[in-house]
Amino acid sequence: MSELHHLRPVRPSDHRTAGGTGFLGRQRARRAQREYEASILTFASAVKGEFRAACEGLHICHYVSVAAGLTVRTPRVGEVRPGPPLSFTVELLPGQEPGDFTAKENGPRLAHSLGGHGLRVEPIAGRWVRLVVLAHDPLADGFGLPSLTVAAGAESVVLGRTEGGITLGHAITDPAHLAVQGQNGSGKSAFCYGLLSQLVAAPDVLIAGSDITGLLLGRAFDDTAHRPHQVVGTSDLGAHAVLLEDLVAEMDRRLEHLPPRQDKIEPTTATPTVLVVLEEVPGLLRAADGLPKPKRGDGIPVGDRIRTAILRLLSEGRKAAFRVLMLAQRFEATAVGGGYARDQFALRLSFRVPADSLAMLHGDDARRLGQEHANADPGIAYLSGLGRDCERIRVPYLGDYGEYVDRVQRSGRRAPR
Ligand SMILES: Nc1ncnc2c1ncn2[C@@H]1O[C@H](COP(=O)(O)OP(=O)(O)OP(=O)(O)O)[C@@H](O)[C@H]1O
Repeated sequence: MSELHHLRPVRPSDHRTAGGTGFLGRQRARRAQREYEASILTFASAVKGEFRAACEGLHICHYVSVAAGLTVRTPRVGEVRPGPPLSFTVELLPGQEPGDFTAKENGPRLAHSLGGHGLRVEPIAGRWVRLVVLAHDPLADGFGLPSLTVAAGAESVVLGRTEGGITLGHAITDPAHLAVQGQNGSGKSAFCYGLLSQLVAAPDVLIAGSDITGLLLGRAFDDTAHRPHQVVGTSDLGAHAVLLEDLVAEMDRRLEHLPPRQDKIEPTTATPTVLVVLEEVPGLLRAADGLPKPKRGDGIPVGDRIRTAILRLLSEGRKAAFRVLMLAQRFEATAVGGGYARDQFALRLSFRVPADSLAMLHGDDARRLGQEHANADPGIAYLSGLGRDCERIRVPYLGDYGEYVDRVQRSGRRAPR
């Protein structure tokens, strides 16, 4: 790695000895130019060597049996641009895809071999791609969320930005429930502030839900059309159960009255997409389970009522235009209403969590990403869903809590009088 760093060519104009006028000056400039061109060739050949060795190590190669034994074929490197950032074109081997260079841990490993932090793959044409070796973590810099609102649930809200610089969007009408986990201070609330602030004005979206912290929902939504459908705090846990049961009743009513020849509700202002936000579900369930149990025949315990309602919203809500956004520090099955409930989330986001929590929500393949992610900065998350492999993103940051309240108050849809 350091080898490549030392070989990186220096342009003559950057070179102090290249200046000067007159005959000797011109001679010096010519020699500097020749040395520069030679150093590019040396550097390019070193890059090719390192890349070939790294591809062999990572098995991004073909093993070909020839008379003399086994030989290794690695993707051919074309033009090398010293950069920064260092980039080079590569011809894919038969059967290879551009994504093979970044699949599993290949991206960072290839980049580390070439003295960088990350790798971006840009398809060029035919079998050729350009590999860009990023010198620093592309997600290290945060990005702000402008004061944006969508005019309808079918419009995409900004979820985050990938290492390749792609901004990912998601329409709340897409049939996916969202799971968000992360330790204290990892940025999950800030992410939800950004998400909800983008949805508050849409006439065909209703933000309902339960929040024992009273920060995400509740006061911030005072005087908006959403507030009557939200329950906050821990003083009346029964009210959380009642709200969720009311939402289930509305879901059942919608499913019962589905128009003929239609298998799902098309959201309108009269039947909006209901985003059921469930903040800190494990805490809600723990508190509800701590209540005195009703006597036999005297009703169902509050915790069980909440679990049943959540499970029904998760399993049957999609067709009735209900979407669940559930937040928890970790998505342990027992803490979020069971493994079946957890399986219902098509879109999953993990802010900083221990490796086992990452694997719990994103599957065992994500375990190898766990060690590094266990120390992730606030706002950096792994995302699975949207038809993409589990990938690292940075979510936008709207600012402090006061800014969230201001945006909801400014743009939040008002109830018709
Ligand atoms: N996307 C981001 N970009 C930059 N900084 C962020 C981002 N998200 C959060 N932060 C910083 O991290 C701090 C903690 O974030 P946040 O309150 O959202 O964490 P949390 O996971 O919800 O924690 P808790 O469970 O304690 O509520 C924020 O006050 C902010 O300073």
